[in-house]
Amino acid sequence: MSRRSRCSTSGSSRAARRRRRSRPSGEPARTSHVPHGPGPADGPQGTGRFSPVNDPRTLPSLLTEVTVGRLAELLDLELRGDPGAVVSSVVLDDRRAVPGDLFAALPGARAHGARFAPAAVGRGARAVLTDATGAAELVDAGVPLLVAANPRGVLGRLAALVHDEPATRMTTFGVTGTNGKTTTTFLLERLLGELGRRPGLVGTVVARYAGRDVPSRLTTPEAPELQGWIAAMAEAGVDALAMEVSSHALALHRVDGVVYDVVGFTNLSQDHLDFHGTLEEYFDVKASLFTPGRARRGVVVVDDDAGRRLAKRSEVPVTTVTTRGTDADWHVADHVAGVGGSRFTLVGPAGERLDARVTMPGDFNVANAALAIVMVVASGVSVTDIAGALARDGLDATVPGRMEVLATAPRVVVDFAHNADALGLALATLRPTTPGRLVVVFGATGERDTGKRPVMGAVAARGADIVVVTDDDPHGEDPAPIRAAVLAGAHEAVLARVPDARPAILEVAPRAEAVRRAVLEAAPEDTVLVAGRGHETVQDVGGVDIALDDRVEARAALAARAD
Ligand SMILES: CC(=O)N[C@H]1[C@@H](OP(=O)(O)OP(=O)(O)OC[C@H]2O[C@@H](n3ccc(=O)[nH]c3=O)[C@H](O)[C@@H]2O)O[C@H](CO)[C@@H](O)[C@@H]1O[C@H](C)C(=O)N[C@@H](C)C(=O)N[C@H](CCC(=O)O)C(=O)O
Ligand SMILES: Nc1ncnc2c1ncn2[C@@H]1O[C@H](COP(=O)(O)OP(=O)(O)OP(=O)(O)O)[C@@H](O)[C@H]1O
Repeated sequence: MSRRSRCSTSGSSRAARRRRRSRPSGEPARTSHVPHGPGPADGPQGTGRFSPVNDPRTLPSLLTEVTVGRLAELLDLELRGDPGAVVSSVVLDDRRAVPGDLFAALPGARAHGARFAPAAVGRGARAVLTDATGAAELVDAGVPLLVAANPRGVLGRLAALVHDEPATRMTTFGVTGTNGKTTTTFLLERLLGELGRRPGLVGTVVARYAGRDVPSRLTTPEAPELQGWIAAMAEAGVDALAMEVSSHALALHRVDGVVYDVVGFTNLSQDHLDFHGTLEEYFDVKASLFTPGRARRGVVVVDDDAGRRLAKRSEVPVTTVTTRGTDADWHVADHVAGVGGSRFTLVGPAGERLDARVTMPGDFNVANAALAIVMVVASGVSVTDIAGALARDGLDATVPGRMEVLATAPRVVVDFAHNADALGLALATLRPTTPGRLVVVFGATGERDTGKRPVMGAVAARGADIVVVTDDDPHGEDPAPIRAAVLAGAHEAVLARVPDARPAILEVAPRAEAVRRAVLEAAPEDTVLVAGRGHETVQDVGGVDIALDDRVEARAALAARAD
């Protein structure tokens, strides 16, 4: 069956337009079609765990094929072997390889992927992309080799070519920043849906489109998985993609195969310095999204210094937004905050006024909502249409584990704040509506940015009445020293404060016990904020996945209170 006959709107002018856009000059040659494709390699690429929902073979066939000779020509790669070998999908992990794949054997932090190439070939991979080191190991691989000095650097473009550049068939929105990416993409998805578009979503919590909903492993998937998702979305008629673009993704070339129609920036604060080294390098990586190779235009929240700097240095046209004052193209006016969210008016450069309501509490969610709205404006949708969508509750979205209120007396809130900035803002949001004590339960992640641990402790001590320090994902680290670093920051902050404003600081582990005690011991007028893990359902302790969902633990404790 041909690609044409499988298009949902086969024969329509819209489908024809999509096909035309998807075939730029220099596109890969197609040969005959077979009913195989990666589908979105959704789920845990790299873990080897399959289930009916994430096995690529259960998802729509993508029906694209290309010869390795054509890929070598388009990407200027050295080819060793038969140029006529045909591939129809790309895979990074041998355990997920299926017949027709091109296996990308990348040098990694822990291993060289070439080690796994024979297994991938055994599973049906028809070609391998690798570097010179990998090629030296794979002289007898039995399949053609595409050799690049930096195979990761060509993987995004290669995966896009294999899938027929699916991102060109929809309007693409990419959101970056330290905090607020997930929330902003959920709001974009909601608003686009209300505008009559068929949106797809890719991010930390979930990848979903057209009724499919698959939990994510990474914020931004690796390029083969991402392109598989986008191709499956295009096939299903998705016409607008809202996705998160992490700094890891930019540094590791995961999104190289996409030029976004509109990119958005939320904010920047300390996180991921284990990977980026310094805040400046972290900023530089985020800023690289605002260049012509990656985006056509940008929208930047200029509430923080990083946003103001980015707006100046962006290499693509930028629209600015602020929730603080009026010094931006769009600003937030008449902001009224309540327990159930906020109402506000967005005022545009020509005096346009958009009345909006966001149901998630917190001033930061007004910033996220404003960013989402202006990104849609920047994509070319008329202000009148957006006003209509907003009037129909266009931003009535909830995000799992983001300021999720589980109970009201005591109020128990689960939030994903896992860096100092987000933790401070979450506490500040809850304080004015807490008649009793504000209790926070949180920890810091192992094997990640160690510098943020004492800072998080200090922020908690300044913002809460009771600080319960526990574990997050220790990964391979001993959790006790992680807690000690957080506690040290908390105690240091207390020492710097007036004595009568001293919070109680406790250390409770494991995490389930910390959540249980905090909820059981809270008075009805107290608020318990369980921060850091949001929607997550497994905790990585020494490489072992332990079932742990803050919402489940908190609900169990609430039920125990009721008994
Ligand atoms: C730091 C980082 O991002 N590392 C990524 C990197 O891993 P690596 O270099 O260590 O790979 P490796 O384990 O040495 O393996 C080398 C190669 O062999 C392959 N392999 C490996 C084992 C095997 O059995 N078979 C096999 O084929 C691997 O797929 C890989 O291509 O390449 C792997 C795939 O090639 C990624 O899965 C991996 O992401 C890991 C899982 C990760 O946790 N990344 C996090 C930090 C991340 O990307 N986070 C961001 C930001 C989130 C946020 O903002 O909070 C995100 O976008 O999610
Ligand atoms: N605009 C914002 N500014 C500051 N903090 C925010 C903002 N939006 C959300 N937060 C806080 O950050 C937490 C994470 O929000 P969200 O998941 O939307 O961000 P993210 O950028 O996707 O995070 P991650 O990259 O870790 O997945 C929320 O639970 C909330 O506490």
